[in-house]
Amino acid sequence: MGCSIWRTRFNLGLLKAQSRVSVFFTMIIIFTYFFYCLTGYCDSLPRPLYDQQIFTGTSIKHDGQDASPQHGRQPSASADRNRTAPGSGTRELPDSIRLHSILQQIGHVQRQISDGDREDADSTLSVFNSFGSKKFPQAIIIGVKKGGTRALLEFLRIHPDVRAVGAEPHFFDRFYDKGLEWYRNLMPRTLEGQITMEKTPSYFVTKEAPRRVYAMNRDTKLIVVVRDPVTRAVSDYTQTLSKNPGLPSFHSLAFKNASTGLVDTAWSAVRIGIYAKHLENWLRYFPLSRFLFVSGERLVSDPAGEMGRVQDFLGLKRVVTDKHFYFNQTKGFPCLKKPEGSSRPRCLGKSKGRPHPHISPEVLRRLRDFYRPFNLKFYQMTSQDFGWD
Ligand SMILES: Nc1ncnc2c1ncn2[C@@H]1O[C@H](COP(=O)(O)OS(=O)(=O)O)[C@@H](OP(=O)(O)O)[C@H]1O
Repeated sequence: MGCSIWRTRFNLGLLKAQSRVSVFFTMIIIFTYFFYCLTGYCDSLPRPLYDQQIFTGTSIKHDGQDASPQHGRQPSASADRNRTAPGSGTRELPDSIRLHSILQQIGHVQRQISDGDREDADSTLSVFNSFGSKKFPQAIIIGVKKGGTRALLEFLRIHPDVRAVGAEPHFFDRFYDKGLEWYRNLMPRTLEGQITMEKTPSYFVTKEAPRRVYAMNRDTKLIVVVRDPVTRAVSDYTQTLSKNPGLPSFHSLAFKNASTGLVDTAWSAVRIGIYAKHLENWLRYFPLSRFLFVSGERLVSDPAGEMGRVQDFLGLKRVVTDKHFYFNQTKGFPCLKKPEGSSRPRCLGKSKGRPHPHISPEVLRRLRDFYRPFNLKFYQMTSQDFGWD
């Protein structure tokens, strides 16, 4: 009897000692792990896109509003490593900064999700999503500036089989020297059967863009959203004016000489609207069947109809239909009932669909006369009448 009491006490004592030892060892393992993390040996998280951009000296903003790299700066060898192997170059960052940055990213994403800011959150979240792979875009919205390209991309993003990069990459015009892997790394991950897309409206008027896109993939589908070149020019001018209120008047920029009424084609707001000329450049590399021309006007008056054509062209099931849109009277534009990643209705931002300054009817008439032959040529080339005349 006495013996068994002593044996029980001895066993209990042994158990307590064992649990203390295991707690002690667990603590040692945890501290060792943290110590190794802080000294940089447990790099398993991929580097956020945000950091990659900082460390390659690139900042990308939406709608091409000055997506400027450090001009003239050659990409460094370490930047090259970042490009080709996401997550493999993380050791170049001091760990405290990386940890801080990851925590910032998580906080940022949480804020974006709670604000319903899907566009930014989407590109950041893709960093944490390790499913699928990053592919070159199979379809690109190449133009035109102020045509309605943002609206089209946002409407397409509702489709479950479309994954698009929110910011304008400007790869084929500004950042081509960064290399194709840099470009591919900007893309969101896609699963089998999903299409990768991007939009950069300046590609349409960039001389080198057709050759470069062709070199990436000759089967790339090209979407051009076109809008009456006169209203497009006014829209373009409105955007520049909003950034630079001291800008000269529209008519002084549009004409070389006010009395002769000679249109100044050197002004980009005018030049972009000569669609036939820019299209000729693209047709040297791509057959017409590779293009879809979307009417910027119909994208506003009948978004579902235009989206039907776009989905057919992309070989997608017609998922985006009229039940996704409602007309917002205050904004004066169609808006989305349920944008992807949000349960709230959403219109495009303030810089889309803003009021234009008054331009005299005489100035508009002269511009309309100027564009007429180019428009007719464009209708012939595309076999589509956009009804601008
Ligand atoms: N649904 C909807 N909501 C708001 N705006 C819409 C929409 N659909 C087309 N648009 C027209 O898009 C014009 C801006 O074109 P982009 O997005 O191509 O501009 S940009 O080149 O990316 O800056 C923008 O031009 P402005 O009206 O001059 O602001 C709009 O007319």
